[in-house]
Amino acid sequence: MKRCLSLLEKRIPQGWKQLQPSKHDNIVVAMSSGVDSSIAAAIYSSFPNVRGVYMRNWSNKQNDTKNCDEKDWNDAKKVAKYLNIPIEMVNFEKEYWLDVFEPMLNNYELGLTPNPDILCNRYIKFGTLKQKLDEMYGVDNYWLVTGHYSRILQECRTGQFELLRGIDSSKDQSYYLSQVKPDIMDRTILPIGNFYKREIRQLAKELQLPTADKPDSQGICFVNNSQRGKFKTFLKEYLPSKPGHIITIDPQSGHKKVWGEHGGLWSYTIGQKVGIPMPQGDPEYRGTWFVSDKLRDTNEIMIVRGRDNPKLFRDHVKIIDMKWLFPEEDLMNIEKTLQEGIQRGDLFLQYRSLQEPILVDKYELWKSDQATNDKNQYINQRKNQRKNLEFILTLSCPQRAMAPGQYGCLYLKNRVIGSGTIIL
Ligand SMILES: Nc1ncnc2c1ncn2[C@@H]1O[C@H](COP(=O)(O)OP(=O)(O)OP(=O)(O)O)[C@@H](O)[C@H]1O
Repeated sequence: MKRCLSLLEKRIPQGWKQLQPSKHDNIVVAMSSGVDSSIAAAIYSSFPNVRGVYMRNWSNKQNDTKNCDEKDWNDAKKVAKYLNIPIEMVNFEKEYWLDVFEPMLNNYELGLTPNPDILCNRYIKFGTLKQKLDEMYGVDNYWLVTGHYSRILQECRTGQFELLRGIDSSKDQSYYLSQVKPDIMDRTILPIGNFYKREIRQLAKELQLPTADKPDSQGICFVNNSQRGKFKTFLKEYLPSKPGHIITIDPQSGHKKVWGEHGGLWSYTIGQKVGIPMPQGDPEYRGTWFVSDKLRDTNEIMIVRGRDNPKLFRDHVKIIDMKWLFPEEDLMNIEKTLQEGIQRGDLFLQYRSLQEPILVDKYELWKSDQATNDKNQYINQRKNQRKNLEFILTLSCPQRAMAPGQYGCLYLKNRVIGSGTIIL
């Protein structure tokens, strides 16, 4: 694995540094049993004070005597044994339920589109786990290593740690990490972001790791493989049915027409094709219909005709509750960073993982919660505040089916600067 470390070293771009542990440092590898975190563990397995940690975030014993993650835990133990490193399980089911699962359910109920993977990284992997490790080893007395396809590197010029995309753009997970707290950055190592997935698979085969051929897990970590593609059925077990109307509103007359029923605002996603019969003989209604809006006040879902209906597209987006990956900075500095990014043409937005980044043309502070219309006065009010900055971004290209509740993540080129919640 020395080969891996030296290859990693060669791939660090000029002007950047990847800090590495000294020989006797404490190193904790978050091992999910997947091939990526197995290789991350293999890379550091020759260090004397390395150990694996497996998080049990979810169990499902209702119909079964075994936990649904039993196989993953056994695989993680097999890999640790093979690499000759200790491993332990930590149980974060309660924390996961409270910080990730319940907020997700609440948001779905409100008709929003939440992202539990982002919450899991913020509150569990780099929240509860970090707290536990702080208690075990002492703050800053250990390195946390994960198998994410992303990089945390130190910029030589500024000495700051930055979250960067992984080099394999088809696997990049930086979007999912965009809400982690900046204080994790200087002690976290993401070695896998310096490799391509095919290289990781190849390495796992060469090393004959027990999980070399294990298929990649996808998406939400608590929905197990047998439930993939049936997420709505899964949600139904936890969310009350709240039937409402599926409607059209005539843009000219404003006349509302009811076409069917939905089981709750959460049961459809913005942009999704609706499976209700529309009168195909009538030229006004012939064709395929898609969800364009969820009306929370009236519990109605609005539909429009055609996948490319202009009502499904937006060239601007409103973002609130930004979490920045900047060190302590005030609004002026944030504004300066955004402005310079726009001038250079390298400020991008993503509202989904693995999406083609969208060039941002313009930003505007959104002055919803203060009396003044004077921008300078507003800036003075907000000076030294980093929280709750709200703004509207104008995008270079209209986007289809952006949905409230999604996270909007801002990048300067390939560096994450923060993310917030889209409210449209
Ligand atoms: N249950 C878990 N226990 C410990 N670490 C985990 C767990 N789930 C995820 N992680 C850590 O977070 C990283 C990214 O999570 P993700 O869900 O993408 O991983 P995965 O696809 O399950 O497995 P892998 O990335 O190891 O192939 C993992 O590489 C691992 O370091």
